[in-house]
Amino acid sequence: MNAPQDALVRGEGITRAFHRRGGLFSRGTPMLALRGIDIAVNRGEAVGVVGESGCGKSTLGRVMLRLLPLTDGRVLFEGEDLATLPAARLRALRRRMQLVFQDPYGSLDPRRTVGAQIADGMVIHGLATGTEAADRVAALLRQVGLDPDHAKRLPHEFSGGQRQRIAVARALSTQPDFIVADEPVSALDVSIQAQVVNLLADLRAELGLALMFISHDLHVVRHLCDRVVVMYLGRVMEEGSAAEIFRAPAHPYTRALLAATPSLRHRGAAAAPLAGEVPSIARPPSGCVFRTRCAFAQPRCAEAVPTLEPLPGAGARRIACHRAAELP
Ligand SMILES: Nc1ncnc2c1ncn2[C@@H]1O[C@H](COP(=O)(O)OP(=O)(O)OP(=O)(O)O)[C@@H](O)[C@H]1O
Repeated sequence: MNAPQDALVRGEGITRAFHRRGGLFSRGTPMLALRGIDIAVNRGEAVGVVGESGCGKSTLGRVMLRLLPLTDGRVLFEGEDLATLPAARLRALRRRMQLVFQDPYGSLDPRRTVGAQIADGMVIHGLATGTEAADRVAALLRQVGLDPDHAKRLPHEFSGGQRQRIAVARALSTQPDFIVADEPVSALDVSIQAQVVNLLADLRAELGLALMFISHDLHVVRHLCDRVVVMYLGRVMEEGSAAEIFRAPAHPYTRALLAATPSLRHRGAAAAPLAGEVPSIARPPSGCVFRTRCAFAQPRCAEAVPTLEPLPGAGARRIACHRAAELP
């Protein structure tokens, strides 16, 4: 991992609680969707965040953009703590970080032209108005592979893949350095997914964007990302370069995730496919949260939470497993 000062965005000890509904006078029981996550995204780097549904990927993405406040920990953008910044400074940084959602139709206003919506960010951040904004909208549409004349159309006049391109153009309109893409292709037809993934890959290379790419799809993550963070029940289980993780997954959970994808099944590492349900995030197992589904669990795994430590002899790889040094 790069030195701390190199990270464009860094999360330290990120913890986020949600309160399940209680009675009239009670806030309910807090449920920790994220528990002490450390994560860094370097300039121009694509970091894939993977894990089963409900492990906290979307919450992490929103927290990194300060669209959701933290319960504990901090998020630094170029070293500045987003929680303690004066409002004007936070507004200035907002321009530099954007979110692309899973469902572009839900995030676009059906009654306004796509051109007007792409121009919104430029106007809000004082980057361009009038004809200058219109020219820039046309350039952005071209950049995402759409006809610039289509700026006058409404969202429903486009296909799902085109709408996601519009959402990408809108995200790019403020010239961000950091984009969180939350399952950006999972709502699209399989035949269209690759086109949008390739567009993101091209734009990232062209613009030097840092990308946090949240996805269930390990193939896409392998194709697009430099580094991978594997999450389970609000914690990071493994982190390392995409090439290394897909070549030799280390954590039993990562092995099981890859084993569940036939074309990524790794013959070298022992892996048992994932059995049973993910435990409730409101009542996670003691010690290692993965132990109840882990083929390598021992009684001591119930006792203490394993910390994310460098994997001996594996460069920048880190895993959170009491048995890291003795796994087959
Ligand atoms: N606004 C909220 N209020 C209460 N609980 C929430 C809220 N948002 C998320 N959660 C809970 O936090 C946990 C993590 O959710 P999150 O959406 O971050 O997971 P995810 O890994 O992105 O899942 P998916 O892949 O299904 O989108 C889940 O148990 C979810 O129910």
